[in-house]
Amino acid sequence: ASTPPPGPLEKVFQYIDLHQDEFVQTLKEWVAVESDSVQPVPRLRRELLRMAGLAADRLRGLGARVASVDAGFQQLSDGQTLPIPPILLAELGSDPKKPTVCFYGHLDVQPARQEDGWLTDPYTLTEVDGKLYGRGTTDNKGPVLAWINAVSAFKALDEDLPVNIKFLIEGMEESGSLALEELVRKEKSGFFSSVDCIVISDNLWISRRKPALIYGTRGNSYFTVEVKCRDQDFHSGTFGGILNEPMADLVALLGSLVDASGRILVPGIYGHVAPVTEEEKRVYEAIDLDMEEYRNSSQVKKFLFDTKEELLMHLWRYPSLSIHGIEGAFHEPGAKTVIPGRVIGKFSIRLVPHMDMSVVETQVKQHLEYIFSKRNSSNQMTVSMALGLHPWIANISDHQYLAAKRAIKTVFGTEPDMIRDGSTIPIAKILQDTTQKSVIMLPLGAVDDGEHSQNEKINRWNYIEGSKLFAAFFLEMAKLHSSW
Ligand SMILES: NCCCC(=O)N[C@@H](Cc1c[nH]cn1)C(=O)O
Ligand SMILES: [Zn+2]
Ligand SMILES: [Zn+2]
Repeated sequence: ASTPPPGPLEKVFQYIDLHQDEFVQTLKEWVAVESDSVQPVPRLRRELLRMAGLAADRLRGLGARVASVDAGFQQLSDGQTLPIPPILLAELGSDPKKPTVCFYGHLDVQPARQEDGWLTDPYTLTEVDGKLYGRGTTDNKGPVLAWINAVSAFKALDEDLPVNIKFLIEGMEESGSLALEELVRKEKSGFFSSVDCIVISDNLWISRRKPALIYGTRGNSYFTVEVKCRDQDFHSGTFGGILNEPMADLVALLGSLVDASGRILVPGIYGHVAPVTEEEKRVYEAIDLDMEEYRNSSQVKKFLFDTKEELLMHLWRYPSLSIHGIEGAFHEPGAKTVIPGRVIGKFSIRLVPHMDMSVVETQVKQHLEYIFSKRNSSNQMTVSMALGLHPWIANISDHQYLAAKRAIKTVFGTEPDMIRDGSTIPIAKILQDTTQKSVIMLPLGAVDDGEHSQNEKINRWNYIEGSKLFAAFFLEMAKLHSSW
């Protein structure tokens, strides 16, 4: 890392270095809260509410005005209801001469149990060789705290904050950000009206050491295809051979979707995908990706593509189709001789810019109906699009990208990789479209952090240098603002 030029940033960086153990301690306290939003049980909901309270207290401690907005209840399919944790809207400063930067983050985590293969207790932050292991360390408690650390350094040093800061913090991201879209709509001309840009730090670099900026994410259209003969299973000795088996129909349907080279077989699906430009090719060539390291760390014998450019384009700027599972299938160990009476296949298509979700829906339905009709099956088939999430793309000439590049240069002494994320952060597109404010994704975590996986971690280095990065970003935003 390079040294900052003398001035407020130098002091802020020193403060962050000197207080890093306290910052790690706070992360430890936050990780200790089992704020799992995925398992819908009262005990975990109470933990989520406690987590929101801890974060609100911390923000108030910075001097922020915090509104803890009631988000109502989640209705479960069994008739039960559970509270949705409040959404925090916090504000620090309202100087009209300064830009206003809004940080979005989430406090909820994916489920984690030590017996799933964690080497340490997932809810006890454990440091090994500079790696801070624990559920939520990188997704997303660490980055939320890094932003808070940056603000707290300015505050502790009595340095003027170069920007007005807003926080939008939720607790249901891992469960589809319930109630958030509605709040964003409601606050368009309230909380968001003075915001200049929104920063999301909920993804990873593509390298262990080289920082990155993210300018696009794919969307997702998630399908279910049900094949039904009857509601009960059959004995295959009694019925095998005399009926169309739902599972055989479903396997044929799922098998018709994508070929062995990864190409989606739904007619017309690539019709709207933008062709690759020469400029875009250069962007991909410039990315620093060690293919061998990436392959080894992913524990995959061979990827479908041999060059870095092809691999990254198929992850980020082309659609992909994944088959996720089959509900109703006999999947337990053993040799039960059942014929499932009704099965539901689940697959999704990652969407890229210019693909039209309703066109994709029609193409998929028509394709599956055609394949099914050719089988002359007496079963019933029903296809539904369960989820439709739009892709997001940023305008990289927006101010905040320049500010972030300069901040990265100051902290890490390098230009960032300009990358996309093949997965989906639905709130990015919603925030951009609803508030009409620019969104930037400024990740802190390394490629091997293992979000959603066993042994999730954030490196101490990423957490601490990331806190500095946010501080430097504030300053660069302020500098640019004076020339807007
Ligand atoms: N790096 C950020 C990952 C966030 C994430 O995992 N998002 C989900 C959202 C989603 C898409 N379809 C259903 N949920 C993802 O799978 O991309
Ligand atoms: Zn996340
Ligand atoms: Zn996540």
